[in-house]
Amino acid sequence: SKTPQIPGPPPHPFVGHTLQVPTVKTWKYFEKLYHEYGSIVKLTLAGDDIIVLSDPSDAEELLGRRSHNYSSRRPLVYAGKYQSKDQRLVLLPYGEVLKRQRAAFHQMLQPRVVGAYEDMQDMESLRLLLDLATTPADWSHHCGRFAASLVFTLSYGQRLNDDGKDLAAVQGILANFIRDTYPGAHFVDTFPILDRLPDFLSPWRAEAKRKHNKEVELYTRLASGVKSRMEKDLGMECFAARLWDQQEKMNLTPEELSYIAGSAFEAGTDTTTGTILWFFMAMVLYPETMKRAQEEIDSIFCSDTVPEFSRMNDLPYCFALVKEIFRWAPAAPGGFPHYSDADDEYQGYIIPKGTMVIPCIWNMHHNEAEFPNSYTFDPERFLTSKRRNGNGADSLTEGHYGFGFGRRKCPGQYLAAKTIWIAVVRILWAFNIEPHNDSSGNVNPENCTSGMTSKPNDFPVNIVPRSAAHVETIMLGHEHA
Ligand code: HEM
Repeated sequence: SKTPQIPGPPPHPFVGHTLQVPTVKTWKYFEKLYHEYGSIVKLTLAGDDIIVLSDPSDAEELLGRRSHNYSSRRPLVYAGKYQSKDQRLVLLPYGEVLKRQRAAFHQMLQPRVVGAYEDMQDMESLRLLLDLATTPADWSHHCGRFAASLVFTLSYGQRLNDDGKDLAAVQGILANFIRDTYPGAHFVDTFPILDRLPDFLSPWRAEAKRKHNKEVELYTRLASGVKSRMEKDLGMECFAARLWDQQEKMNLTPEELSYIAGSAFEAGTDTTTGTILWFFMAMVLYPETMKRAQEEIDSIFCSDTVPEFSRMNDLPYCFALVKEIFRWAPAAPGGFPHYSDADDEYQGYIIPKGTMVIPCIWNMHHNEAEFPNSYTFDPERFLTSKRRNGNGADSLTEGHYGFGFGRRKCPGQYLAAKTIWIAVVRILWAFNIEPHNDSSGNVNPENCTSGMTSKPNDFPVNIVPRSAAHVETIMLGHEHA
């Protein structure tokens, strides 16, 4: 009998779905497909077979239980082979190098050790409060700086310089990287055979290598800086320091080591920033929710005590609110594509080797059966016993799918969840986030950037201190930090 075909829109005979799939906000197109064709949909895009999964149980089966086969990434000639010299974790195919790098990440970022970063989170979030109190109009810049500085400190054990040079340099790399990995960004990734052409016919190759050299220069400078500081400060604690300690055991070249530390920065900055910006939008749109969270915070912390991690479990509504941010506005809504290494069969469908499998987080978070009124921001949904998933910091990452699946699941998830928690609770403790006269048209979840990650486009808000006493506590806290 004939093998059933995976449902999907009819392809064009020559170009498949290439012309149908929008390159902006692709997740909204996936949402349409989900309603039309169901939770497993197939597309052919620029020669690639793509399967979009919208039901978490399919993603858990394929990317989780069958992770030995679905943990690779589609090879990218430009961004993978030349720009990253196959050393960049996010793009690595499944294999020894990936396992080594994931192990390094795991050592640094597993739940048992993320407690060690609470001091950094404490200090950086205080600085965020100070910045918001001092120049509230620049709020989105402050949120970006907070996220960047935190991951930077984690990686290199020192805060970002105030001159903004390192920040600008890494943000430049990040912007390139996001552009260069986007499907269709480089012709050679649609037609890898072009890689056989000699250099004089392939100016893109020299360009990618130039980018690589620039990245290596920055990342090795930062990582070597840590090495020299370690000689003076034996107890120095940061990602790069741990990697230097383990360099021989883990068999890492200095260049690879530098890339690993750099990867944390690349993967952690934009996603964390986006999540915080979405939080601001949610607060403007749902003032009642904000008030309820503030009442809860006020019942534990008065104006002279800055909220602390130690009381996380005493703030169940805030806990649910953080989970709801991850659900309502996932920072990577389209989901990161995984890639299969062998032919497989699932529910009677053939999934050939070399298929891109995309867990569409957006669709999973808008499944009305699991999340009724899914477009409404409502922390209440995480307060029912079924969805609560415990209340330790690690369970902030449960009950939603914002951190991906299987062996490629976000290794920074525990750190990220605590970062968002402390930022959210402290901001709500100190400020009211109110609509701005000019903001009405802009405060709309549809008004966002598009790419692997998504953030709201800039919109004005009023950030108003809740009392002079709160501001004084922030100032005092900052002086002592
Ligand atoms: C709110 C913040 C964050 C969100 C929403 C987020 C989400 C994600 C998602 C959806 C993936 C793809 C998972 C998959 O392929 O199935 C991912 C991968 C990754 N994340 Fe995060 N992330 C966040 C913060 C961080 C932080 C702070 C770090 C590091 C300190 C980090 C490091 C990484 C790395 C290295 C990968 C690639 C893993 C791999 O390819 O094996 N992330 N993240």
